[in-house]
Amino acid sequence: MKKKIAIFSGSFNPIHIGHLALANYICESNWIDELWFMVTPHNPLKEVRDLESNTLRLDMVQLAIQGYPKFKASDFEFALPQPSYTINTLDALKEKYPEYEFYLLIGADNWDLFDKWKDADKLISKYNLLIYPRVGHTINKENLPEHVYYIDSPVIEVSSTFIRENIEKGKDFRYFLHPNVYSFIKDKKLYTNE
Ligand SMILES: Nc1ncnc2c1ncn2[C@@H]1O[C@H](COP(=O)(O)OP(=O)(O)OP(=O)(O)O)[C@@H](O)[C@H]1O
Ligand SMILES: O=C(O)c1ccc[n+]([C@@H]2O[C@H](COP(=O)([O-])O)[C@@H](O)[C@H]2O)c1
Repeated sequence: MKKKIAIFSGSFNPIHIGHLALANYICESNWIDELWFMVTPHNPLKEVRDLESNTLRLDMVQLAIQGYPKFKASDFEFALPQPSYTINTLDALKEKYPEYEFYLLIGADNWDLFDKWKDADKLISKYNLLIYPRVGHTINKENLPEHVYYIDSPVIEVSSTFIRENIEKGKDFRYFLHPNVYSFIKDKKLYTNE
């Protein structure tokens, strides 16, 4: 049996407890063996304004995942063309790691927009998708296409934008972040105007 890897891609600017708790839940379900946080240089549907460098965002993911062997941090998209289309990433991963089976992990928010993704049909036909709930987005669980599965995970509705905005205002938002990530942000004075 091939090892099953969930790909969780995002800007992670910064990675927060919402991402981590969800990823932890997925790893402790019976769906997959490992989860790779895929740090995206340039999300095709987002502006790169306010985005910390690829390396800093990867550093924060690495700091957050220390000590939990089912998590990996990946810089795989850094070397791929930009913007970072997920179909290109999965095709390149499949070619490089034929011994693994990849599951793309996306939230119900992204599932609602999925027809706007590049080669959405191809993504569904070639890869497995795991969809998890997000507040304000209902999933029609009975009518999901083949290879698309729903995981009823708990939802911690915070966002990187909300955390960045509050750090910029001088708020102490340590409990929204892994302690290592919080210390890193403080040391490097990230997301402030200083
Ligand atoms: N609280 C959360 N719980 C679970 N998944 C989340 C949460 N917040 C974001 N995600 C998902 O994690 C992936 C990576 O997210 P991303 O780095 O864009 O975080 P974000 O918090 O949405 O960031 P931003 O506020 O900067 O847009 C995306 O697929 C996104 O839908
Ligand atoms: O491939 C696409 O067309 C595509 C469109 C939108 C988003 N994505 C990827 O999905 C990931 C999460 O996106 P988001 O907008 O929820 O942060 C991010 O890594 C993006 O590169 C990919």
